[in-house]
Amino acid sequence: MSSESCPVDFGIVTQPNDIGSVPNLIKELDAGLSSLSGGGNGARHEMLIKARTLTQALETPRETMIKHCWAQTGALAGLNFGIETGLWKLMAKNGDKPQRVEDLASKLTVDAVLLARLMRHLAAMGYLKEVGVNEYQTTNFTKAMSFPTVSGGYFSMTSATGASPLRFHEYSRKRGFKNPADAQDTALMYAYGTDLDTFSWQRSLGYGMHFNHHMGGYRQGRPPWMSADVYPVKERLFDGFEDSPNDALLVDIGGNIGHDLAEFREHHPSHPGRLIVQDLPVVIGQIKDLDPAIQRMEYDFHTEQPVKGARAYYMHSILHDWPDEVCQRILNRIKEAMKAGYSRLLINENVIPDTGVWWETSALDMVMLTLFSSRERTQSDWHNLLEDMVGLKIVKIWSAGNGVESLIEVELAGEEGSSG
Ligand SMILES: C[S@@+](CC[C@H](N)C(=O)[O-])C[C@H]1O[C@@H](n2cnc3c(N)ncnc32)[C@H](O)[C@@H]1O
Repeated sequence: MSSESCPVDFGIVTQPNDIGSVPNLIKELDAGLSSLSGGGNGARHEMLIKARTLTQALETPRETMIKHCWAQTGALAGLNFGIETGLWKLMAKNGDKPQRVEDLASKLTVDAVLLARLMRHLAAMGYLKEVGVNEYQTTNFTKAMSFPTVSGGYFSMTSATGASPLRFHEYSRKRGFKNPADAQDTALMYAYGTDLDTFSWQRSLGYGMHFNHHMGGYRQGRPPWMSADVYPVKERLFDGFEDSPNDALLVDIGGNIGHDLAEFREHHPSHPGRLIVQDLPVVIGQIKDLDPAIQRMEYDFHTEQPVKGARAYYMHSILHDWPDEVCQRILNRIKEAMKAGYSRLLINENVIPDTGVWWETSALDMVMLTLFSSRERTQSDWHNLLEDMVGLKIVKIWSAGNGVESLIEVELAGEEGSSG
């Protein structure tokens, strides 16, 4: 490229991004060490961001580019191969001792040359420890890959849908670089030449169950909304609960294989009323180990809600999958079933802050953008959708901290009822 067409000196490509900031960052990391033991996730996250800034300061633009274009995709090939062949389970079972590629390959009946190449790159990327020639030890990360709740996202999200973000620029160019909002015309549909939505597409490739596991796994270790320091469940749901023939306490709409209600029962084992998980028949049919006290119900949320007058209807990561017009239709079905002055709607979703968004939240917004033509919403987006478009009322947004889904408590508006 000629110097006229490029506004900066090419020399920056091979120089560290910000070498001058390195000494201070190291000092700050050192000073932060003392807060790590008692500071919880907040202190650890601060350290993580500083460590990332340090890595970026030391890295040259050329190295960052190679990392994105070669290294990370190559690591995904190796990680997926390990899931497919059972490598991570086998290594976890073998324990912390050094493990020879040849022995692993023979146990898994895979080509040892192939396995050696993949493991060598994973070690070069820090996911395995190299302890000798073709000999490796696991890390906590690769051990964790033996759990389906950790590995499930690799096939269902990355393999099944990865072309959507990677070809988003083409899709967007062909649509005039406008913010997409049509659930029938997504970047996933463009990238794969399909008219299936994301969930149907994942299932068509055989990754439906992997996605269910991913849904159960991604939230692990984050404060759930039903814990006392986020939402006062007793005061807001149990007090005033009406024992009636239809004594539904909580209806989880699009509740997948029931993990949220199972977690609710763990937190509140002596709750009153029924817990009901609703999802499409194909997903309800995949439920295996759910507490029998949780009722399973096949239901399409575009149709009339069969459970009327429940104490609470609940949706977790549902509305972010859909553009406003589709959400409006889903919400209207719930509104029709709510009992004035009694029923609440609880929406467990991100509320994007004006500044300082946590990277996991903006990452999920990219998933919504490139797989669904939908989005994570800001506070004003939520007011617009729930109040202006559907005529409900937001009672309160209960925050679980930056980067974690909030609980948006909603009731019927105005004269239709106030469930205070
Ligand atoms: C992003 S997942 C969220 C699952 C669950 N609420 C959670 O947070 O783990 C979206 C869920 O919506 C379900 N879903 C999609 N379309 C649906 C429909 N028309 N009726 C009911 N559920 C649907 C999917 O099967 C999937 O389980």
